Amino acid sequence: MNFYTKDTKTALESKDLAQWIAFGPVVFQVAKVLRDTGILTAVEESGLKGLTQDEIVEATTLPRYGVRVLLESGLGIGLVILNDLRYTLTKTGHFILHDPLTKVNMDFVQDVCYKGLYDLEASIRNGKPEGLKVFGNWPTIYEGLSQLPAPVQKSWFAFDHFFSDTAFPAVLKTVYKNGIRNILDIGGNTGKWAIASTRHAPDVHVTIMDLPGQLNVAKNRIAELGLQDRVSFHPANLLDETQPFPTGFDAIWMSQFLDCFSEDEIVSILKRCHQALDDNGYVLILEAFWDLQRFETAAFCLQQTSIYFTALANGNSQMYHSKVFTDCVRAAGFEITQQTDHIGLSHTLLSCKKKI
Ligand SMILES: C[S@@+](CC[C@H](N)C(=O)[O-])C[C@H]1O[C@@H](n2cnc3c(N)ncnc32)[C@H](O)[C@@H]1O
Repeated sequence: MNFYTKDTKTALESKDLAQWIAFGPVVFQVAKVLRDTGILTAVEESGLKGLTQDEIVEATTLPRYGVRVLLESGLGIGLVILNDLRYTLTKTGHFILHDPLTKVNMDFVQDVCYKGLYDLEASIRNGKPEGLKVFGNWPTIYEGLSQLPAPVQKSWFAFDHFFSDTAFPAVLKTVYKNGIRNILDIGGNTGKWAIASTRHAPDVHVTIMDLPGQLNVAKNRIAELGLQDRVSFHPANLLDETQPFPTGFDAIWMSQFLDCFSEDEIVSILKRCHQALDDNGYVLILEAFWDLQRFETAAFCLQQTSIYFTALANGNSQMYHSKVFTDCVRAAGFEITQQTDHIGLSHTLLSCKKKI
């Protein structure tokens, strides 16, 4: 990756970008309202013929003033174009409407992050997720995850699952090829990895370790699917070093989990994994690292996601640079025996064994 070594923009382009940043929240809200009020859909459905402003007012039953300011803003943003007084949709408008990545990112930023981001500077100064108070008084968002308002939860899970859903099928074979049958899934969330694992091989047993509130969600899902014999549960707060760590596993699996912690916390969790495993045990880590992306836009998405961790999630974690992260893995007494990049949309699989 060599995205960030040169300032390639002209002065004019740079000043242009500076205005996009200055009006960033306005651009975001307009695009979202154009999407959610059906204006973009109405324009899209008119095809190449396009719609006049009056026809859009009629199609959406929105006030004329509102439609006018949104459309004029949408012209500047590049979501629509105007010819002979008729609006048609641009390619960017199409992606705002239909691109699944754009949709999960936009909904996550609006529903989970938007209000709390106002407290970003305080979060940075205090090392605490000061924006989280818009939802409740938990030390981290994870304690409150199962109590968040339904639309917020929906966008949070859609965002989380979007990335792991594309990665899980790609790694199942690799994970279970070395005779791993009894696996501990730390941060197992709604049980998606456990369910995929039981479907992958009939003799795999998964124990999900997560916060008690989150485990209840997973338990219900596993019961609905009749998988109680294949999946066990171990409630624990991994931030509490005194809570007992279960033992007897062939491997410990952590997907999109360690990014929820600071470097010191990652080392502490991995040291406890080290103690819990015997010498042949594996630690398997699925993470997205911003420096290992093929596309600059993917790196951009991960870098901006870090700010959710700062202002909303816990105030001290992020989507890591791979060097920072792998230093933590080594500091905990592991060596990385295999690293596979470009899994699914953005992930890397690290296979780790105890350093002898
Ligand atoms: C981003 S989700 C990862 C979900 C899943 N592994 C995946 O790949 O989609 C992080 C998970 O870690 C759990 N978690 C966060 N902090 C925790 C803690 N202190 N102790 C135990 N689990 C925690 C959350 O409840 C959540 O289920």
